[in-house]
Amino acid sequence: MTTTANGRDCGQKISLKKLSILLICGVFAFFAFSRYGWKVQEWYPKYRYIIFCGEEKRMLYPKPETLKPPRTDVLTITPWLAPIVWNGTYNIDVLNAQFHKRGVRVGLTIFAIKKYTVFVQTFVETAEKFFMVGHKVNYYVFTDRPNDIPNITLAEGRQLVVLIVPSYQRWQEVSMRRMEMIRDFSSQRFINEVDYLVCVDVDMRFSDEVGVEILSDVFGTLHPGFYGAGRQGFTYERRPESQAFIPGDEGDFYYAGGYFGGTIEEVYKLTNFCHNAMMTDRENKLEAVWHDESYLNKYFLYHKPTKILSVEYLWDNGFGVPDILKRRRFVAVPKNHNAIRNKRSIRRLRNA
Ligand SMILES: CC(=O)N[C@H]1[C@@H](OP(=O)(O)OP(=O)(O)OC[C@H]2O[C@@H](n3ccc(=O)[nH]c3=O)[C@H](O)[C@@H]2O)O[C@H](CO)[C@H](O)[C@@H]1O
Ligand SMILES: [Mn+2]
Repeated sequence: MTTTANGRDCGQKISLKKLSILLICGVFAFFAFSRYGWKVQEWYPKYRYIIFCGEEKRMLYPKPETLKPPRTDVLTITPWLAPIVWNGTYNIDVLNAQFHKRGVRVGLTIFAIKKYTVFVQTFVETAEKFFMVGHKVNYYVFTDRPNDIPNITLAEGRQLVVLIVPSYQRWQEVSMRRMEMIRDFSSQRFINEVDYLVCVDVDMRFSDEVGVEILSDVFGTLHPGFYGAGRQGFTYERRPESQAFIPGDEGDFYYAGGYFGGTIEEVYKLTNFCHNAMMTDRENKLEAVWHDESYLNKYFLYHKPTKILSVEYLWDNGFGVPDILKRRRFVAVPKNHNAIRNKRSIRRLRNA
């Protein structure tokens, strides 16, 4: 402490001044954070616990209006009361708060067998921008070519796990065997590492946000080619001998094979059913018309999904952009089917 010639205590005076500035700043910060804290949390999710000291504070958002449904142009709930997720039907801040509190961990499975490894880079890079940002994510990349999986820098709390698996000759079999492999890894590994699984095609890119609004016990996705079709238009398996058979007067929606998920337990049940049904058909020399997709549709008919993702979550620009489609979150990467799926046809293309 310093003392001047006239005996005044300068040190104390300065620290008092500092103290009052600090106090004013503190009061200001307190009001700012209690007013805008949730926004700050959204901008900088990793500082959330510092801002709130681990506790949740007030959250302000528009009141849901009983007499003003946010969407009237599309079905937003099924007859068994499962939500159908469309833009405008949910508040992501409210959902994020719930899922952050649970510290939810999400596994995203993709298969990159043979030439499909070319899709991994774009898939993961766009997922880093749009998929479950701010949450814990494990990418599970099933491949027969581990050396072809690129090294991609991931955000904090996210990791990429390469799982080496066998490849099959026919592309249909590669697609179908995903059920068996997801089933086996669910009970052996995923159950210990993540809370939910999201199982998608790899020949895709994220182009808008996909967050925790998709998560539920077991969810499926409307196929972009059939969301407006009638039962007769659905390409379900129609041969009664097949395990995937769906009669003409049954069926709710046509679900896409390339996007389903849920808790590990539910994904285990789904993939186990589909794989067993495929194996039974194989014994009878049958394979359903749209492979894994047909068995998935059969499963969802008798085990209704607890949530359904709208076509925003699985789109193909080949279908244009209808009015109901406010966001295209996950879109197909155009591919030359013959060239990428089949060795022989590549040779044929080259020779042509
Ligand atoms: C978006 C969507 O709903 N896609 C479904 C659709 O066909 P797609 O035409 O989208 O099938 P596809 O060629 O993308 O194959 C399905 C997936 O299997 C994997 N793969 C396939 C072949 C290969 O050589 N290597 C490889 O890794 C890859 O992850 C690919 O994304 O119908 C298929 C069954 O007919 C599956 O149900 C797909 O999920
Ligand atoms: Mn695909």
